[in-house]
Amino acid sequence: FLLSGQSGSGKTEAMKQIVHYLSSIYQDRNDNLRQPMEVFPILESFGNAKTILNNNSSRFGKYLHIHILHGVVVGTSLSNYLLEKSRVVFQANKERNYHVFYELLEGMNDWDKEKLYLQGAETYYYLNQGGACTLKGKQEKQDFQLLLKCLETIGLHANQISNIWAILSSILHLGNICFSSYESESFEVARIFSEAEARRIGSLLQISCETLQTVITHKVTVIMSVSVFFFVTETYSTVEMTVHQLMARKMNAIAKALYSVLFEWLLEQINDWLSPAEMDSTVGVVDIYGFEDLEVNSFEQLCINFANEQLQNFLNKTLLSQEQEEYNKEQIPWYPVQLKNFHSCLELISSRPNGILRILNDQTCVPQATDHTFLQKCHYHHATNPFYIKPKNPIPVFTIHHYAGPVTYQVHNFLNKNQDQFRTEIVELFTRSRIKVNQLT
Ligand SMILES: Nc1ncnc2c1ncn2[C@@H]1O[C@H](COP(=O)(O)OP(=O)(O)OP(=O)(O)O)[C@@H](O)[C@H]1O
Repeated sequence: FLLSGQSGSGKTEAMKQIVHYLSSIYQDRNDNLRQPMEVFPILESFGNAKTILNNNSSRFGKYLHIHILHGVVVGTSLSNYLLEKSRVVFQANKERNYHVFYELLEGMNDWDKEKLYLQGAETYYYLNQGGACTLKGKQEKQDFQLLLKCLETIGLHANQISNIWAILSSILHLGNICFSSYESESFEVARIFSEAEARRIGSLLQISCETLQTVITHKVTVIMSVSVFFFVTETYSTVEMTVHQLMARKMNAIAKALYSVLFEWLLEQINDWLSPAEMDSTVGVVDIYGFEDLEVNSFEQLCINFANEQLQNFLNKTLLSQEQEEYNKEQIPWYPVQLKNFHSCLELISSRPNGILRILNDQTCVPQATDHTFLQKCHYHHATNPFYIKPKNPIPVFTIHHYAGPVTYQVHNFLNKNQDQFRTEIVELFTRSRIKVNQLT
């Protein structure tokens, strides 16, 4: 099954119905069948968020495998694609971060919250950028209790669950770290202003607070196999970046990496619990986040719409082109359906060497490149492409004619979002943590 459609059109709800139907008709024959419905609340808490188009929008792609043995459903497993990591650190107006943060803050008792140094959602930069901390009709407390129950159902121990909350809490504290700067040898040098936050993160993640501060405020260069720490100064910044912006970028990179590693780990636990030992065939259900055309479209929307374009192309090929070929071969009377050439739009976005995403990757590696130079290159290579529109005025946007209609993308922050850098010194810092983020033991 391939579920396709605009964001909010009902794909995830349809997927649940398909899974519910297939699992329930075999329930009588297999008492031990572990139901995927029991893990959906975990996926929704950690992978769904309020967007402009949908209060419960999936921000990752799911490929659910329903496994069958001798004609009977014996279990399921999940593959995950494209978690929208940027949402952990940035939300557009009227949008929210992942549900789990708000559920945790509303649902956890005061005593446990105090141990995690937690306060109300409005106090966290990573939660209130969209100005929509409360979501009408959402029962955060009940949803938190349900989430807890589901985490226990898949076999997580109390200390593993506590570590999950510690990681989520440390992400929130990371977003609230403030910086100051001072001048040293005519360079502007960064320093962490809110040391209390850094100490809390150190204690929650069981890492040294001093090392954390050094890693954030320094750049490491390896010289003759030795790591040398330099202060982050403006000389290291790419064009248009201040020391403060560079610091924020480092914090964001850590927060995004922590969340995505946690998400991957949770999926592994879910799969360990759901997957059967034996199977002979599989039914696949693909549910990715739907096509988006928002007031402001950015890098995330380009990735989402590209994925949808690929799926639509696959659908057209298998459902229409191949069927038509077969009808022709068998000489069955048939009124040919004219298909739009989706392939050219895909080429515009991803072909080598000058597809838009290829240009973006190249530019991301060039130290002096900016969003502006990226846009100029796109205009240069594609201005005459019928699927691409260069704006008449010199504004930082380009438009793509997708299968579902034209979408205009603002290039602000494209390079930054694409970079998603995770430096080795940060990896090393977390390998020294007593909480193994990828094992949560
Ligand atoms: N069959 C249905 N019955 C009742 N409500 C539905 C049904 N399908 C969709 N809805 C309503 O529409 C909302 C959006 O549906 P859903 O989350 O499935 O959309 P989606 O296509 O998966 O969106 P996205 O691409 O943003 O993840 C649901 O939260 C629900 O309120």
